[in-house]
Amino acid sequence: MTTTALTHPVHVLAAPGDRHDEILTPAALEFVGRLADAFTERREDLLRERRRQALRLVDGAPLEFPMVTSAVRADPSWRVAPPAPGLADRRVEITGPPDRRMTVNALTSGARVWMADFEDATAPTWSNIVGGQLNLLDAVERRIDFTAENGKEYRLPADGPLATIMVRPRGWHLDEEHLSYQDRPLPAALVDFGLYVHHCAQRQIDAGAGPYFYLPKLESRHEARLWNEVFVLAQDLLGIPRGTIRATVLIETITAAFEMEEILYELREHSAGLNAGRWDYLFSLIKNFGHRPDFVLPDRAKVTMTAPFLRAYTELLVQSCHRRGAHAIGGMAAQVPGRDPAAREAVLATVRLDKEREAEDGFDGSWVAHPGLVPVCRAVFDGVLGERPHQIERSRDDVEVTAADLLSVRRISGPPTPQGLRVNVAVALRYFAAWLDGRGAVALNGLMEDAATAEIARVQIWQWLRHGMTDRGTVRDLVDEELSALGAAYPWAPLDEVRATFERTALAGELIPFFTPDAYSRHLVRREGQTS
Ligand SMILES: CC(=O)SCCNC(=O)CCNC(=O)[C@H](O)C(C)(C)COP(=O)(O)OP(=O)(O)OC[C@H]1O[C@@H](n2cnc3c(N)ncnc32)[C@H](O)[C@@H]1OP(=O)(O)O
Ligand SMILES: O=CC(=O)O
Ligand SMILES: [Mg+2]
Repeated sequence: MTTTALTHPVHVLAAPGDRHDEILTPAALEFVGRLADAFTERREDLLRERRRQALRLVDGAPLEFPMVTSAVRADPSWRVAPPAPGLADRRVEITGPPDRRMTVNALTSGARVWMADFEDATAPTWSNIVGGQLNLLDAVERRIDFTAENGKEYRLPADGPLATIMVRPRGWHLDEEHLSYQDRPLPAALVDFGLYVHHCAQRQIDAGAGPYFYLPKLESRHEARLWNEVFVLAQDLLGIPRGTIRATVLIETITAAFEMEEILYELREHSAGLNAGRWDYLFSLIKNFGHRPDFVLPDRAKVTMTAPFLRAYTELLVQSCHRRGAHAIGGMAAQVPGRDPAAREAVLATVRLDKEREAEDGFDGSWVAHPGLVPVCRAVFDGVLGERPHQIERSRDDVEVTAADLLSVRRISGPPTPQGLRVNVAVALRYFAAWLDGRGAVALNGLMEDAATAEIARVQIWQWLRHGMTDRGTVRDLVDEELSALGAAYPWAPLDEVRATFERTALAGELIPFFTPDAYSRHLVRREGQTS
């Protein structure tokens, strides 16, 4: 155990790893300790408020656009800050975990932005977290390189444009158990944000763009306000001008969808718009309304972005952003290209349709999960934007979205099929196995699966059980079959831990809010060997 000798001592509860000392410097730990000192209590309060809000919904309270902030929505005079350097043109954004290979591939993919992800696409092992920070530092210094086992060399070109980096720290719900302050684990969000900004902010300012962030899984404007205060303190501590940090908030919870303009307002000098995080949004909807029979969703494959309640959400997002001078960024089509040429064409056609709808609806750019999808997304947005960097000027005054529209799920509901159930069981189990092995994003049957899509799989199973659309015996039989197939294909898979995670998160009577904190503290931290 090492301890900094500074005023906000943070303890590192892990053995030193290769080059970890470059990230876990006394000054960086002191910086993160200051953030923890200032904001841990507020974060706890907000997590308690999340639980209270969830209970209110279970008790049947209606979800409405808040009355108390109607003046913010009605006031036409305020706008967010104009786009920061490197963030005006965001027609294609690639996402992925900041591992070494993907960092180089993403930065050179031709996308305008790379969202370096510590949340949905990263299993938060200590080596992934510190390694990810190292990779970002090396990337910002343009010295990152990597040699693959097959001898392929990865490095950045000496000059020329690269994607602008936006870092997505973990959400407010997660702890980082390898760092403690005053005998408590640090909020993981502050660790990821703090380490990055401490090491890279000035370097990025010198290079002309950054530091920028994506903020995941916010549930209310109050959580956006907390982030804004984190930014203000961080900028003051670093001695950089207010408004240098920018952040795009993912609207990926049902409660945040009712506060889009308020979230832009809270962050306005630091805002870089909103993103439609469609997978977590679906997860959030099922999680919050899973107890209601009128919210039962059919097989995941049947819930597409053309469903009326999802269209209401994306249209409202574009309208809210453009009204306030902010970028609206589209979501992730889950298909990944694969190697078979015919399948590849089908994937490209599906992704093209998805991006066309977004570009025509007014989005200013969108996400892809794979470099092979950059050209199709770019072509679609080129077609709509031409030489313009964005289409923020396109106000969507024609859009009228009510609370009922956002919640009109029953219009696509229908019973799950046996195949849909099997797919969800297989995805959840296979994803848990990969995650416990340190991989937060995987391709399964041609689809990108990450923490958000795995959450959908397990809460759908929970929901279908709850409403008698399947039974425990059937699910347990499928689990046995899928686990034995998993064990045969991947002898390393920790089957007992995978089964336990599934049992606790999909089969328990009470639905736990996220699978990640539970699986992290019960399994992931132990597998890595935390020291004390
Ligand atoms: C719901 C949400 O939150 S979406 C956002 C979070 N999720 C993500 O970001 C997932 C991002 N995507 C990925 O992680 C990957 O595409 C996966 C895991 C799904 C598939 O990856 P792979 O199995 O490596 O795919 P594949 O073999 O086709 O990759 C081909 C090449 O593209 C690279 N590549 C694939 N995806 C990415 C990416 N997102 N960023 C950078 N490079 C990538 C691979 O590293 C590989 O490089 P190489 O040829 O130099 O070896
Ligand atoms: O983070 C994105 C999502 O769709 O979830
Ligand atoms: Mg998400």
